Amino acid sequence: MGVWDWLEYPATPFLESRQLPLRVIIASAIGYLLYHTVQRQLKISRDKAFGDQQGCLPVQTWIPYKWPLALDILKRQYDASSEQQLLLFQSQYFDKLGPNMTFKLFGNQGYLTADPKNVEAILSTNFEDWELGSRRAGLFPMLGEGIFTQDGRPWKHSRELLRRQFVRIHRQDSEVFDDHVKDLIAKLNSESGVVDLQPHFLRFTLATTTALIFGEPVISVPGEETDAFEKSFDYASYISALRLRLADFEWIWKPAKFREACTVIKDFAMHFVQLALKEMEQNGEEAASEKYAFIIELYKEMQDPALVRDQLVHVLIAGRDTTACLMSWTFFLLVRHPEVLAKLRAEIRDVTGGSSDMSRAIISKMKYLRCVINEVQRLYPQLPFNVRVAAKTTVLPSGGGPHGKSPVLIPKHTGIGYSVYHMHRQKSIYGDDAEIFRPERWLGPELDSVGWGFMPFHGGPRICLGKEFALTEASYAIIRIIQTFPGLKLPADIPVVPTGEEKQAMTIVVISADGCKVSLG
Ligand code: HEM
Repeated sequence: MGVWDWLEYPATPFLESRQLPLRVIIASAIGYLLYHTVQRQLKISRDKAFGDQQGCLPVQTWIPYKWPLALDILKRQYDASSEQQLLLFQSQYFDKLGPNMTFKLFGNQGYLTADPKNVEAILSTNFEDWELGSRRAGLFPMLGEGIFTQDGRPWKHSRELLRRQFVRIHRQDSEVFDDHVKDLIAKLNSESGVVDLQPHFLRFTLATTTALIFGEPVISVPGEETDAFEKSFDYASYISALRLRLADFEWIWKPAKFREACTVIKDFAMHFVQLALKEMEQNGEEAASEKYAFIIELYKEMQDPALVRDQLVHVLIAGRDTTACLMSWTFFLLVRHPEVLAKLRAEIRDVTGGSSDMSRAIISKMKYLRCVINEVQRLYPQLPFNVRVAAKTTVLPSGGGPHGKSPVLIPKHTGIGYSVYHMHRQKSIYGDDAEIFRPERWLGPELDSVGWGFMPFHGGPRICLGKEFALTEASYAIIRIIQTFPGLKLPADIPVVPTGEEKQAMTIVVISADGCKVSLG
């Protein structure tokens, strides 16, 4: 009997044949497999021809592994994460293998890069070739539809809507932060002994960001609902960060408590959307916009309260922890480098003459402050690691071949993790003292051509929309804290370890796991 004979039309009448359905199923399955194998081979050949044309060579630096399916890589990452030293652990790969490396996990090839040329291609030059991948599914339960979970046309629409809001906000000066900074200083003044600044900064940025989007700072409306919102927001952000790390396996981790927290957040944000819409209905658009401009402007375009609510939560997650984290690392480093703190204090005194009046113009005169903030963002970029997935077959300009300098072919659907944290600590960009906190490196021409080697707010079409807002907010608070507490210093019994070796908590941002403990003097 020939191989295909069993597929012949049965001699028995159709309805009497019991084997026919099974034969049809097997034949269809084989046909399907054959079709896809051929398609796959054709795609591989097309990709190869495209790669050859571009001079692509494979990446030769492989992350070493011992266990089948490279599961030990996951285990080691998990252990480092439990020890709160994930980024330090990853540093050994970058130190040994250079800025580009590859690995195979569950049979899929992925890449890691800290190479400015490649990150520029992903975020800017070849922006259209890349998308967010599993980020959308990971963040969707908490954030819903909005700028952080969208690609393509929906993202462009959200970006344009929010961009207009930030242009409007930028016209206002630093007075939008006056009350919040006063509150922060009053709270710190009421503390004594060793103070952990980190929770204070998180409450401060919660106030500033909610004032921006909801029309009032949520912490000015104390009560059970506000407490529940704050706790739910922290918890849901934490679980969302874990889900992001699970990538395509995000569905494994969606506990009931997380789903409840997401509902609390949505209900809370919706409360403000409804307040704004009610105000508009009763008193007109102009009156409502005095307090609820952010909501009204979004509603005018979107005409859907649930979509407006989701965009608000997106901006909240973007703006709250990131800026608190920047402020926290700033004081973490300043108290460990009293000479830098003294120099900054002198600049603040010279520019302000001791006055607490603040404006963007005053802040912009403080060149050394800007160097300090750059240096903090270099050593602890608040979003240290990110991922993109190839939306079509594309090329990375660097990392292939024996010298790691040739272009690399990246087939459609391949995931790339890019580490801003490790890029910012590269000796080839920042010199032998790359691990050292030295704000002066930003003063002269030393880093004039750093380009994509420094990107705390990323770059290209998806560059952070809140950059100016965050820098003004953080600068204002930093200046006022330094002015108010002349005896600010590191408490005597706190150990000092080299930068990067301290314990770090990784949520969506990287934050000091032991907080930012200082003595206010
Ligand atoms: C130090 C503080 C901040 C840092 C380091 C930071 C950093 C970033 C980075 C790296 C991205 C790009 C993410 C990606 O493409 O995957 C981003 C996007 C974004 N940021 Fe920020 N951010 C900060 C503060 C803020 C603040 C205060 C706001 C708003 C109040 C904000 C609003 C946004 C928005 C809306 C996006 C999405 C842009 C888009 O996808 O088109 N950020 N931010």
